[in-house]
Amino acid sequence: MTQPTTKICILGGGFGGLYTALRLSQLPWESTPKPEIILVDQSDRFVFSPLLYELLTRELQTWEIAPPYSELLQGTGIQFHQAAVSAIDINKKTVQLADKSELNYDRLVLALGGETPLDLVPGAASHAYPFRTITDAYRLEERLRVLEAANPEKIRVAIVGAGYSGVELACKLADRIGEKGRFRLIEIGDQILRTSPEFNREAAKKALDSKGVFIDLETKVAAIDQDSISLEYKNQIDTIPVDLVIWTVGTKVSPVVTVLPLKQNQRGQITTTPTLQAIEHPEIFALGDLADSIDAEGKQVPATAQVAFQQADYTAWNIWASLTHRPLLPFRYQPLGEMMALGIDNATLTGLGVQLDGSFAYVARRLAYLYRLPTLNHQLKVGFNWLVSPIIEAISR
Ligand SMILES: Cc1cc2nc3c(=O)[nH]c(=O)nc-3n(C[C@H](O)[C@H](O)[C@H](O)COP(=O)(O)OP(=O)(O)OC[C@H]3O[C@@H](n4cnc5c(N)ncnc54)[C@H](O)[C@@H]3O)c2cc1C
Ligand SMILES: NC(=O)c1ccc[n+]([C@@H]2O[C@H](COP(=O)([O-])OP(=O)(O)OC[C@H]3O[C@@H](n4cnc5c(N)ncnc54)[C@H](OP(=O)(O)O)[C@@H]3O)[C@@H](O)[C@H]2O)c1
Ligand SMILES: C/C(=C\Cc1cc(O)c2ccccc2c1O)CCC[C@H](C)CCC[C@H](C)CCCC(C)C
Repeated sequence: MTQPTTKICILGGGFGGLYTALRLSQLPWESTPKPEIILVDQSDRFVFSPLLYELLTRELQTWEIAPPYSELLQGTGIQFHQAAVSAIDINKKTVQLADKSELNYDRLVLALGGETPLDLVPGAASHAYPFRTITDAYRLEERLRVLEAANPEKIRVAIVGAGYSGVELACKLADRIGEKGRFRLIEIGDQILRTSPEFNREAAKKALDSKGVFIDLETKVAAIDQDSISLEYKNQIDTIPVDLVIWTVGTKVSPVVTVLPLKQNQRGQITTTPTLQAIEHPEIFALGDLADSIDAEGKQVPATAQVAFQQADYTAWNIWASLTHRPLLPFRYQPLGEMMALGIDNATLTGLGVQLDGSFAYVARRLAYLYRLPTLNHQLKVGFNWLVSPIIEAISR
């Protein structure tokens, strides 16, 4: 009698899920029948979020930073199912999708990432713009076009959160809008980029200052309205007029994950073993923003693309090992450093003993991300375009 094919179901096609699927498809399956690999995502395209800002400045195009799964998975044998995950039954080992279909699995990978919480202050859900997905970027682009077309004396932009996203957005938008913009970066803490290396923080401060971005430290957003934002500073509330509020604060786990009967932390992230398995459910792997993971040394790892990207290799390997009766490997995180865009010709980079800013960092960041794009085919297409398009633009000018 023939054995039924083993099914690996990967939920979420971001840094954790897509890169796990691609690595899994490349592993040697000679001694065991190749399993069915099914990747599920609500969107038709992967988003390389570190380069999402470049859509707003038109430095990059959608096809470059958000290639469709159909293109990325061609020839890999991975099946793609576009649908939102609506429920998971870990006892029956089934996944319900919003299109009413159901998948069963032998191994499950939870990689649904996080969502931007817009329920932290009154008015944010109705009036603030999040910045995480392609849809968010398009909505923001549309709002910017309306504001630019209205041609007011000044376009007043408030960006909530002076973490990485807030600072990068402020720099890119200041370069896009230029003299016409008035920017406020609102931060609850007493400094910007609290977790950054000193070099990157100082480079960011210099860039923000040169672009005239006003920074409100120790300031809490009390409420957001259609055309104003109320800020609390030293127990005093000040309401100021604004044309656009962008919300970059926080990451929450989707309810489809928080309702699961799996060990979770207070924020609803799934607690994993160092081998990236859910506690008491070795058939379930969790990685990326929805996982509360420790590495081989027992150290907590941050919720970043860099981590999810590295976890994907281990998840793929450990699934393969669990199906081929080999020992599983604990996740060994290698923090390589961090990079930040600081405008359309500026960036900062600290990593592997190197500190760079200005246009060198800009080029290094671009090259480092080119190398991290999924699939060699996509890297080649994008790399070729980056070489050729400046030449075409110069000729057509
Ligand atoms: C603007 C921005 C810039 C960033 N820049 C950097 C950076 O430079 N460096 C860095 O290290 N980190 C960066 N990050 C953080 C990084 O994006 C995340 O840590 C990383 O994407 C997490 O990977 P993940 O696989 O957990 O989730 P994601 O990459 O977010 O993937 C989750 C996937 O799940 C899908 N999904 C979600 N819910 C459902 C559902 N119910 N059904 C079906 N599919 C679903 C989504 O469509 C998505 O494709 C940035 C984040 C943002 C927002
Ligand atoms: N270039 C990069 O490497 C890059 C780019 C983007 C994102 N990321 C990663 O993605 C994750 C999310 O980063 P993020 O920058 O999008 O978001 P974030 O880390 O949540 O940063 C938000 C910032 O807002 C502050 N804040 C919190 N509550 C606030 C409030 N009510 N009002 C005003 N400010 C408030 C936070 O201060 P506290 O820190 O004091 O809470 C923090 O400085 C992080 O893990 C980050 O490393 C990395
Ligand atoms: C800091 C570096 C990598 C960490 C890293 C950061 C991210 O934001 C990621 C996001 C998504 C996936 C992965 C990552 C991630 O791994 C890069 C370090 C680079 C080195 C310092 C060396 C840079 C060398 C340049 C490519 C050379 C360019 C020279 C140019 C002519 C100036």
